Amino acid sequence: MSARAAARAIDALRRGWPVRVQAADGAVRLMAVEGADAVTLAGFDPGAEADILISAARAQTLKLANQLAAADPDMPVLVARAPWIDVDVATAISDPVLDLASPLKGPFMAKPLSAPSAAKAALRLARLAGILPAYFVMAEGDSEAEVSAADIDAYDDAVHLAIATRARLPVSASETAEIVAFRSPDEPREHVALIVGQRDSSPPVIRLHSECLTGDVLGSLKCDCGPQLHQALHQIADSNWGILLYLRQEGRGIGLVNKLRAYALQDQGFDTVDANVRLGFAIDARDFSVAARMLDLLGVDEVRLLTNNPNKVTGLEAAGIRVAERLPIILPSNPHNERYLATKRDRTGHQL
Ligand SMILES: Nc1nc2c(ncn2[C@@H]2O[C@H](COP(=O)(O)OP(=O)(O)OP(=O)(O)O)[C@@H](O)[C@H]2O)c(=O)[nH]1
Ligand SMILES: [Zn+2]
Repeated sequence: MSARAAARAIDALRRGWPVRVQAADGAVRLMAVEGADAVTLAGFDPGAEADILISAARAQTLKLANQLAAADPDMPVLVARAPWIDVDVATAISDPVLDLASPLKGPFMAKPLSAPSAAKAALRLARLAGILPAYFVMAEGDSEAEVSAADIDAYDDAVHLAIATRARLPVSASETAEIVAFRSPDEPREHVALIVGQRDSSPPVIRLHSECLTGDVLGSLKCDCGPQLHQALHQIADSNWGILLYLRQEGRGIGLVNKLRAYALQDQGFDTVDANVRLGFAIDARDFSVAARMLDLLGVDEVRLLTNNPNKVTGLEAAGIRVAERLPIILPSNPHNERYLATKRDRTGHQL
C-alpha cells in the first residue's frame, strides 16, 4: 500500500495523463474526460476505441445500467464507444451541468465491466483528484502512473498527519490565539487548528469547519459558512477554551471545481443534495477521522462540539473522540441561503 502511488495518480489525472488502476479483479487504464482534447485523446487511444466510464448516478440520468447495477446500485457504468462519440460528446456524457445547454443525442449503450472493483476505485480517485468522475477507458497500453485500490484507500488515511509548526496568532475573536499547522507526507492539503483561550482540564469547545472558499473568503450568501466561522470563533472565545479546526475539505470533500459545478446545477433548480448526487458524488464525502487525528495530536480526547450536523458527532465518535455535548450554532438565514438551510434540515438531518 502506498499513498505515494495515489498521489502520483492524482497528479497524472489532473494533468490529463493516463493512469492504470489495479484491483483484485483486474485493471483499467484510463484518462480523465475532464481536460481531454482531441490531441490527448488520440495519444491515449489512437484507434478511437476507448469506452467511457461514468458514475452510477450519471448513468441513471442517461437511463443506462450495466450487468452489475442491480446487485450494487453504486456500480459505475461503462458506456460503449461509438464512432460519433468524440471529446465534446464524451464531455456532454460526463458533465450534468451541460445537460440544459446541449441535450444529449444518444443512443448510448452500456457494456459489461471487466474489472468492477478497479472501476469503483477509479471513481473514488476522481473525488480525491477533484475532477468529474468520468474517464476514457482502455484495456491495454502505457500509463504515466500505476495505482491500486488499496493505495487509493491509504491516501485518505490520516495516520501520518503530524504537527508541522505552531505560532501565536491574534485574531479578532481573541488576541491570544495560537495557530497549529498540520502536515502529512501523503497528501498536500495542510489543515490548521486555532486554539483559543487558556487550556484547562475541561473538554474544549470544538468547531470542525470545512473549507469554503466562496463563503469564508468571498462572503458568499449561498451558504452559511462565513458567518458560522466567525460565530464559532466568538462562541469558543466566550467559553473556557476551545479549538477551531479548519479542514481542507472544500465542498464537503468534492473540491472547489466540483462544488462550483454543484452550484451551476443549483442554478438549474437542483438542491444541494441532488446536485452532489447528479455529479456522481456522495451527498457528503467528508471523513472526520482527520479531525480526530488532529485532536489526538493536540492531546484532546473529549470535546463539546459546536455543530447542527449529527453526522459530525457520529463521525468524530467513530474516530475515537468522546463528544460530551453538542452545542448548536444557529445563524439567521438570508434570501439566498434559505433553501440551502431548509435542505440541510429536511434532507441531511441538521438540527436547525
Ligand atoms: N458540495 C457542496 N458543498 C457545499 C455546498 N454548500 C456548502 N458546501 C460545503 O459544505 C461545507 C460546509 O459544511 P459545514 O458548515 O462544515 O458543516 P455542516 O455539515 O453544514 O454542519 P454544521 O456543523 O451544522 O455547520 C464546506 O466545505 C462548503 O464548501 C453545496 O451546495 N455543495
Ligand atoms: Zn460555504
